[in-house]
Amino acid sequence: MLVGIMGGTFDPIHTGHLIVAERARVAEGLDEVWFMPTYHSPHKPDAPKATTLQRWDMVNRALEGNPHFHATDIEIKKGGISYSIDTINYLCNQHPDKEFLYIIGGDMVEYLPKWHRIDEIVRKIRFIGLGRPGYDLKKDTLPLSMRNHVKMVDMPLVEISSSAIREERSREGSIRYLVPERVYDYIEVNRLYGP
Ligand SMILES: Nc1ncnc2c1ncn2[C@@H]1O[C@H](COP(=O)(O)OP(=O)(O)OP(=O)(O)O)[C@@H](O)[C@H]1O
Ligand SMILES: O=C(O)c1ccc[n+]([C@@H]2O[C@H](COP(=O)([O-])O)[C@@H](O)[C@H]2O)c1
Repeated sequence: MLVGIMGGTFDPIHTGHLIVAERARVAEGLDEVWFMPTYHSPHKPDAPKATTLQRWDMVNRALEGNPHFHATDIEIKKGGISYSIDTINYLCNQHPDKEFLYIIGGDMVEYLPKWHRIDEIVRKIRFIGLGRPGYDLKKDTLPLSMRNHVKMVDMPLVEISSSAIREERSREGSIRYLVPERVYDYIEVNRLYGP
């Protein structure tokens, strides 16, 4: 069984995450995609704005009704800094019957050489990369050390980010349709990311 891992801070999860995961699923014939919120992402100095439980709730709401998409709380339960090498070791040990592919956007493809113990990671897992505005990486523009480890999937770029959503909310702008309807309602009811 082929499983895509869509790791992220998801503060909040947005439509861009879902489009990227769906494109990767179809392009690589993945049986499932597991959305995995970090507890604390290694490269982000600040803690997320929403609580861990709120990010987890929003992810579950966003995935409702899609039989291919699932949420996993591995990194949330572990706590601390969510180094991917620890998670990948755990996943491979727990599920020897499955092959995992890590789905990442262009910003993370560019940052990949800096991941903790990346040499070890690329011996264990392959990556699926998707372009992102500002980071539309083609095979020959990938960091040299990563070229054989990242399969780039072509798709129209999606101009949505969690930080832009948080900023829009802080200006009392509308984020409707940038996040799934159920996530939008959750953000409204819980007054997240407000001024
Ligand atoms: N619009 C997008 N296009 C392609 N990849 C994306 C997009 N948005 C997020 N990703 C990817 O999804 C994963 C999780 O991203 P994350 O949860 O940090 O969201 P983000 O929008 O990048 O957040 P922030 O703006 O706060 O940095 C990363 O691999 C990131 O590259
Ligand atoms: O392990 C690392 O060093 C590492 C560094 C940066 C990002 N990651 C992972 O990449 C995924 C996307 O990260 P982020 O910060 O964009 O949400 C998430 O699963 C992180 O744990 C992992």
